[in-house]
Amino acid sequence: MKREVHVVGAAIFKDDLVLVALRSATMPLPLLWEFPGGKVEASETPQEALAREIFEELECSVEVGEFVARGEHLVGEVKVVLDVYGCELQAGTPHAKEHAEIRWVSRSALKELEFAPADLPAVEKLAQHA
Ligand SMILES: Nc1nc2c([nH]c(=O)n2[C@H]2C[C@H](O)[C@@H](COP(=O)(O)OP(=O)(O)OP(=O)(O)O)O2)c(=O)[nH]1
Repeated sequence: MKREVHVVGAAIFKDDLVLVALRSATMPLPLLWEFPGGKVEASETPQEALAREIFEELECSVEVGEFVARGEHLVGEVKVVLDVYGCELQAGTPHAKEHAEIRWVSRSALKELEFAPADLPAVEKLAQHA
């Protein structure tokens, strides 16, 4: 059976903008845009994992809010199941520690970026409310 990993991503909102991140050239799925986040560890809720990953990757704190959408994609032999949640910044300013770039974009501009395939349901959902 294929291995499955549960990944969480953050759509961080500021006014009418959403924060998106470009995966670096050395990460799997290089140079594709994504919602920053990472894998849920066995002892964590999705919300705990997301707050931890955002602190590790962007050096800021977020409050995790509503579920946005689920997307799935096979990355090599691993099935990635990605759940995206809306988030609000609580403290600090996001800085790209691991990503090639981070960018605040309007919801309507999301579709102009090339996202990782598992992110597309969340992109569609967010763009509908542009
Ligand atoms: N974080 C994140 N990962 C995504 C997204 N879309 C997508 O297909 N992925 C894939 C890429 C990876 O195969 C997997 C999670 O990767 P990751 O490298 O961000 O997770 P992590 O920080 O927990 O990884 P690790 O360094 O502990 O191995 O999910 C997304 O929007 N955000």
